[in-house]
Amino acid sequence: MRSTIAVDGFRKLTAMSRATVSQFAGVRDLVKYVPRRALLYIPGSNQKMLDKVPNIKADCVVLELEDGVAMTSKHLARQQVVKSVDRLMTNRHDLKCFELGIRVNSVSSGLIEEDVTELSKAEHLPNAFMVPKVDSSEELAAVFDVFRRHYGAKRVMDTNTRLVIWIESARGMLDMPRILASALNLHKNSGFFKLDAVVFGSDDYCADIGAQRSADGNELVWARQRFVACCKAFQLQAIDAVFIDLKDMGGLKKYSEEGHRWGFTGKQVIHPSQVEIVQNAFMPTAEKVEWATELVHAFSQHESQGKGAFQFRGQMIDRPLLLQALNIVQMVERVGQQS
Ligand SMILES: CC(C)(COP(=O)(O)OP(=O)(O)OC[C@H]1O[C@@H](n2cnc3c(N)ncnc32)[C@H](O)[C@@H]1OP(=O)(O)O)[C@@H](O)C(=O)NCCC(=O)NCCSC(=O)C[C@](C)(O)C(=O)O
Ligand SMILES: [Mg+2]
Repeated sequence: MRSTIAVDGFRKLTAMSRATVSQFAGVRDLVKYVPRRALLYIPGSNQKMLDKVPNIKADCVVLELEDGVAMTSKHLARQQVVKSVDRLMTNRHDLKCFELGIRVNSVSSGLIEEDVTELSKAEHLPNAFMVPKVDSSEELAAVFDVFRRHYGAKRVMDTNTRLVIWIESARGMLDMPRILASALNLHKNSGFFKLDAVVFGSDDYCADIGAQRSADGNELVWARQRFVACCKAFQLQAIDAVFIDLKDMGGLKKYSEEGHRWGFTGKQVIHPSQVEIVQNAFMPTAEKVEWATELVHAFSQHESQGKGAFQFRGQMIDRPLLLQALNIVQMVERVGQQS
């Protein structure tokens, strides 16, 4: 069974990881880790919900323009999101989340042009732009084109703003390696927003393949496992499906813990009541944090002696494992700063 981190143990580990990582400043720069255990949608058409954002402790807050907003409210939502992003990013150090993103409409919807036209009127960029229903690598070129035309090349190619995309169809699922490679290459070659995480749009995926949703979720097993493998092959975060039964907290916990065991980095949530359960499920265990902290420390010592690969607790350790350990250490450190 998963052991949770007791509060005192967690504080000790946080302090330990901070000391270890700060000793190791060169490696720290390799990874700028954004925790995304819980990614909460806020419909852009709902001003009352938008006003709650500064106090929301979800790791990632998504200002939603796509399917959480009715077709008749798209215009209102765009205008409210423009005002919100400027207000929130002006006071970004007061935000309780680690990332403020905006999910635009998909290329195939034909609405992305109007979204980006309106959003580019904001003075600030969000921490991340989020693009749903990416079905092919060609769509990424269209995304780049629309952002470059409306924001101007400098604003979209010289920024720390990240890219998060959704895979939500059979075609997107089969083409994932090509889509992810294209997105990463787009950043490398042009400086466009760097892809950092990929989200599984399971509701649209089920609709696309004609699957019926069931209580045990068997119809999604293959897709969720393929999805994780593709993301991790490109060292990207993998965000699991939405759990739509708002009253079933036991089910939410079960699916969140399963997602964590399967390699997902976090999960989408639609209601504030889901945030804490999901965040707890995606915290690394105390044993894992201790392993990661010790590994980073050992790597630091070996590297100062000129050794790249070495043995640690009977395992061969090299750079990929170091990056994995650093993600864990930085996640614990950042979450510790937030609480
Ligand atoms: C389900 C709904 C309508 C129930 O909303 P409600 O107002 O009926 O709920 P409530 O329980 O009565 O609300 C209690 C309090 O929480 C607030 N609240 C409630 N929800 C939120 C929220 N998200 N963010 C911030 N605050 C929220 C709400 O305003 C209220 O505040 P109050 O006590 O002060 O009056 C509401 O929770 C909601 O709109 N959630 C987001 C829905 C959404 O954006 N869906 C689209 C994303 S999922 C998706 O697209 C699929 C995917 C990935 O693409 C694919 O699988 O294919
Ligand atoms: Mg969807």
